[in-house]
Amino acid sequence: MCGITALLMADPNAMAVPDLFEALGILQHRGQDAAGIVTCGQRGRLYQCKGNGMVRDVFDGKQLANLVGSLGVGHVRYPTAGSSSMSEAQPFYVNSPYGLVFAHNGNLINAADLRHDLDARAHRHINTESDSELLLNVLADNLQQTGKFRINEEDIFKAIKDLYASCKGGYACVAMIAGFGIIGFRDPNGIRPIIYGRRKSETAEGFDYMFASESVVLDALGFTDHVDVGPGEAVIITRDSVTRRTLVQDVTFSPCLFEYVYFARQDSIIDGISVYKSRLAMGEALAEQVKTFFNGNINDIDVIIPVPDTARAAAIQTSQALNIPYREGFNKNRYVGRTFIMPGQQTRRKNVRRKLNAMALEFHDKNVLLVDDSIVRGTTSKEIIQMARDAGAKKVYFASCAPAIRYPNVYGIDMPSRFELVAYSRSDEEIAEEIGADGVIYLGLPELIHSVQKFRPSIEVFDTSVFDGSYITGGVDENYMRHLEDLRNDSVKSRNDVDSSETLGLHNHYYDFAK
Ligand SMILES: O=P(O)(O)OC[C@H]1O[C@H](OP(=O)(O)OP(=O)(O)O)[C@H](O)[C@@H]1O
Ligand SMILES: NC(=O)CC[C@H](N)C(=O)O
Ligand SMILES: [Mg+2]
Repeated sequence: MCGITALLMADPNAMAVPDLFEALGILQHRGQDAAGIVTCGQRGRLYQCKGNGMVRDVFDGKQLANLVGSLGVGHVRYPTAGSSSMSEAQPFYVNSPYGLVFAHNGNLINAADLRHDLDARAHRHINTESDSELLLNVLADNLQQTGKFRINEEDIFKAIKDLYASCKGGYACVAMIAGFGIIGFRDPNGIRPIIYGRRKSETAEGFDYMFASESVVLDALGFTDHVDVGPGEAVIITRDSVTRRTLVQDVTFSPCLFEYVYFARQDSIIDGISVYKSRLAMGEALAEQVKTFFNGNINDIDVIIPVPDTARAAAIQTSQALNIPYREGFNKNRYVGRTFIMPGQQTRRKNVRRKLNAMALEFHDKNVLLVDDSIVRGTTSKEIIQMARDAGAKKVYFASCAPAIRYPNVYGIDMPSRFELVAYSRSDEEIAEEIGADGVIYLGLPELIHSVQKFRPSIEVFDTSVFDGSYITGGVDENYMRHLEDLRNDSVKSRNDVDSSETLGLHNHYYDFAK
């Protein structure tokens, strides 16, 4: 689940990079593996800095100062295709046509076909295993078809419409055309989020415009008048105009439910729904599920303890609804990032221990109900249940604000293999046994959907594929799942990640100063 952003400032002499850098820091929770910024300066010259690591590690003051220009694109990466290699850090660039820069959140399900077509028909060279590089080249090829010396908005809309017809999967994208402007677009089902806003320029007439994965970025940087890019919609922003167009009709809007459960920051509003409010609602609904589990006899629970960080809002609400005390039993080391989006099971497991520490004071001799937003591989739950027991808990129940996850994600969350999911082919009782809990309680899917949808009933469908195996784009059958499992299971990924050789691309400021 990567983070994307793009900025165009009204003043051609302004520097876009401070805000882009800030934006990436705010989007860090969406990707910790790599970060990058490309800016566009005078005469359409592009400047790049990207590399592996957290935002604070990839850029320093000198590198930022070199990224000149009043428009640019930024990305934080959590890989779901290819490897974690530096060569797949984004944004990507192709020089032809027009000088295109591109950043993508999501994942394609027909990458193999696109790769073949780009090679055999379009004769475009693809240099990595990244699906984002494919998307960029499809866009480039479509723009090339115009055969024009200079393009206009109509040409770009046509190119993106054609891209919609050929690219299947989840994708929210930002692009920049050198010397022209910035573009944001969202897949026809609107699975991945993207929003934009404007801010009065401090140094020129008119407005600065910014796209971002989440509204919290726009809030923090003073952009107002937020507009979610719609499903199948493209928005083109130049110094002269903002042009929007919905390019695909009659498809089902189906935003990802897991954004609300885990991915997005709680202070974001996605597609008009406050993530925070939806998490409170999940916690309240979970309380009902807990009552059912205990047949109304909840006296067995002494205390409710959240699994930091994401589950906190929900757990507070569960505690209030059940009238059982809420306590912070796990202390979190704020310098360790999100463990779920770290690569490799060993790393994830080790980091749960590094990150969370159980305080005996809250566990000793108590029956505890731990509340988390989700149980995916069971890495977190297994470790912390053991920690709770080591800290003296008598009984440990584990409740999840999301239903059991039994199917892979193919739209931009790195859970490609069913066999890595703790709930795969296990009953609730077997899951409890596997993670070492005295009982496991899941929120039901209808209740989860309701907790989000009630804030915007006009959204009729959500992408719930990880819970029910229903894939809105089609094209995800048993064969595809097997193919994905072979391609991206944990052991294959750890072999691929050994290679982190340099990318062939723009002059990269990362190397100038990092070596
Ligand atoms: O079952 P698992 O495979 O462990 O995945 C689920 C856990 O991972 C996430 O936490 P993470 O530590 O990544 O982030 P957070 O601090 O935002 O909760 C999520 O909030 C769950 O706690
Ligand atoms: N999580 C994402 O959005 C990943 C984007 C893209 N598929 C990549 O692997 O770089
Ligand atoms: Mg968590």
